[in-house]
Amino acid sequence: MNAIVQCQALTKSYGSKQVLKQLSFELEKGDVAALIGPNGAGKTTLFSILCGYLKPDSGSVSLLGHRAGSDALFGKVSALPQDAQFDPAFSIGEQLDFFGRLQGLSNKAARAETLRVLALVELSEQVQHKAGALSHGMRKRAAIAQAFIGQPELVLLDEPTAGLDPVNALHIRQLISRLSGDVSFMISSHNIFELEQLCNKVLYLEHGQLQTQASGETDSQQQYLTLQLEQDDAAAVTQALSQLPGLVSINASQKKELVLCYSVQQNTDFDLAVLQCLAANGWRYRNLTKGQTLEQKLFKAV
Ligand SMILES: Nc1ncnc2c1ncn2[C@@H]1O[C@H](COP(=O)(O)OP(=O)(O)OP(=O)(O)O)[C@@H](O)[C@H]1O
Repeated sequence: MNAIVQCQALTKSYGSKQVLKQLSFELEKGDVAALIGPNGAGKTTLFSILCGYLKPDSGSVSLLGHRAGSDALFGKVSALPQDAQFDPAFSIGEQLDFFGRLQGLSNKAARAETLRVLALVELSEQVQHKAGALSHGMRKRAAIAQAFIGQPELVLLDEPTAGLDPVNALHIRQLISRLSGDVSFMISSHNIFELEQLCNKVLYLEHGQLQTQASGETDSQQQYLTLQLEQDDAAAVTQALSQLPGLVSINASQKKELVLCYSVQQNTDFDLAVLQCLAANGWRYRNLTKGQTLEQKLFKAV
């Protein structure tokens, strides 16, 4: 086991309000983990604890084998806070140089590092610009660049693409995906589509508790099919498909969409049997795909 983050029975309250309740989870080296949950669920609080900005009331948290906030993590763990800001008085380049020097780099090495990370987020030409001269999206990308200074082993990104247009959001996703072999990530976002594409692990936080720790891996004996129907005949289709050998469960995830779970052991040709059943009854379908979406996993309880 190569744990990069270990949280054990973490609790945190603000006054009488308990925000994190006995949170336990682990992330392994190479994980790209999604932290997801409704507004006020406690995501930023958890990020702040992992970064060492806040102390938990009880429980333990270790990153790369060290206590959160410990000096040993300096340069190894970096974070993009939700409300990252730049000083309007200095250029982006000067501020990134400063972060490089804080990590012990010489002036020259810090400048080289600034240019490297700005190139990663396609902001090389803005090195001399002050924050006020950058668009919101550019400022966000510059803040993401800051999180990549040095050689962090774990990067915590709170809402990395919030406020970015689709093209810039795509660039950031591609960047994370490109770096994810060497760097582990924990990403908080409300964009489920984005997380589904990027992440191999999901931490779903609700009312300060971890509801599920879903991962890309599923029970290898059980598979999912998502069936989108042409017409609203889900009730009749459900009844007919319920008779198929190997079916474990069938749920309507939307009006014309069914998610079927089946046992591969019991019926290796289950998808074929579904198609035959639809054809025999004259039911038309728009799409039949293997697997289920993250949204279905988290919110439709199939
Ligand atoms: N400094 C604070 N003092 C008092 N209460 C706080 C403080 N920070 C956060 N809270 C409360 O703790 C709860 C969790 O807040 P947190 O910001 O961690 O949630 P979140 O999941 O990040 O929300 P969002 O998705 O809206 O960013 C909320 O009810 C919030 O009002």
